[in-house]
Amino acid sequence: MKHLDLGPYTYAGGTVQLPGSKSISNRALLLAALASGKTVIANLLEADDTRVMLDALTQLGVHYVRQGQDYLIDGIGGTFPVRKAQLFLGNAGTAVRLLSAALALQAGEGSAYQISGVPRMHERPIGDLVDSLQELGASLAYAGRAGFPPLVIERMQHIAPAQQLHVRGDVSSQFLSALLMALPLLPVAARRTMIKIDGELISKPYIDLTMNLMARFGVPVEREGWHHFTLATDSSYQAPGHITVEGDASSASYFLAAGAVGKGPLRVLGVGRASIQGDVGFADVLTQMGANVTMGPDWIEVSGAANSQRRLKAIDMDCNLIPDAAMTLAVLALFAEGTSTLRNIASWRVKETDRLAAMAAELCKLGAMIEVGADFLRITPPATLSAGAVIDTYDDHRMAMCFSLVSLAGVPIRINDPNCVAKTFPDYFERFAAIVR
Ligand SMILES: O=C(O)C1=C[C@@H](OP(=O)(O)O)[C@@H](O)[C@H](O)C1
Ligand SMILES: C=C(OP(=O)(O)O)C(=O)O
Repeated sequence: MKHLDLGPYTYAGGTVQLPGSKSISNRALLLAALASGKTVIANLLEADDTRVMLDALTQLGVHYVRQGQDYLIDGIGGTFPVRKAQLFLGNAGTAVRLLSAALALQAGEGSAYQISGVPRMHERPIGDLVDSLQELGASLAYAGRAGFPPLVIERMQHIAPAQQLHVRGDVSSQFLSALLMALPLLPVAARRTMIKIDGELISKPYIDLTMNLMARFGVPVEREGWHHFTLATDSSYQAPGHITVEGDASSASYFLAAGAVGKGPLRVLGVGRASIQGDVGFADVLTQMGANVTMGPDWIEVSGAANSQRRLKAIDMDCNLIPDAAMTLAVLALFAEGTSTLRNIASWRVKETDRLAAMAAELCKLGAMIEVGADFLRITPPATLSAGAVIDTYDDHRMAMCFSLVSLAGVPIRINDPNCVAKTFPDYFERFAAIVR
């Protein structure tokens, strides 16, 4: 499909069962593959990002079977059976970062793995992770530009003498997640258990997510503030038996936002107060903006602000803890009274596209006044949104999903290349169509 025309709509409401969390799905898949024993994973996300992870694990010799809606993964207990593989990982940051570290810290000889992705993946940094792994003695080489995929990785033959292990945390938290998840693969005698973070750690809730999943697979990690992390000395991954993946909290943000601007009530099922994902924090921001939000352990319900025009309040906030859901806030700012500022989002520059530039360009098409800086975005909505804007999506699923919300301002909008939502939410637009009118 070349483009999709949406709206004009004035109402959104109903109930949405969320697809599984991308971040939990890819962590659970990798840990289940590395563990001793079998793991049943329920509600695994079925989308491009998880498909590339599953395909890569299959290429590496991991077996799984479908049991109805569940996946039964047969863990390999530490070392992948296949020694040579070319792994294409699309634009899945989690798959590229987590698998690179897991492959680099396997012991043995005669192996060669290549990791590559779509052209944009080859512009997304990985140098800080490679530096840390190389300091440990791992063998990784850049097949293209230094600091970026594609990578050529061999298994480790010598572990470098003990020294403080450290990693930078200010470009992507996925580097620390990858290192933490791979370290238990080192032989116990040479195990490094302490990691120090250089610089400010961004996207912190994703580290809590990593620690939560590792603990469930038998490897607890402790942290002192956000600068020192310590792994249990001699633990190894053990299959927990059964894991149910929560609904995706970032995917929830589009529907919750729709409830806030489209009257509601709109209820999402699959995430709530008990969620381990940072992006549930988006619901609190909706409250600050004047929407009515209620929450149960695994559901969230939103309806519009009580004032007659359902106008939201503008916000000025540090969005570092919710980098993905913050994109939804950028579009919601069009529905607010006054100027909103989203701060501390420099990581947007190195994601599926340069999201600061893309967001600024597309919001301008709607008549908004935009100021964009190295790490912030300031949005002043126009009195009336331009009707019939044609939105480019830059092969970024979140650009497509966020801008669908504009149709709820009572103006029609065209979304170019809507199929990019396949990265994390293949049937997003069918689900969106079912809640709006
Ligand atoms: O670890 C994860 O699952 C993720 C971490 C975040 O990335 P950064 O740490 O690069 O901000 C987030 O944006 C991404 O969608 C998923
Ligand atoms: C940044 C994202 O993805 P990833 O880094 O996992 O490719 C995202 O889903 O918004």
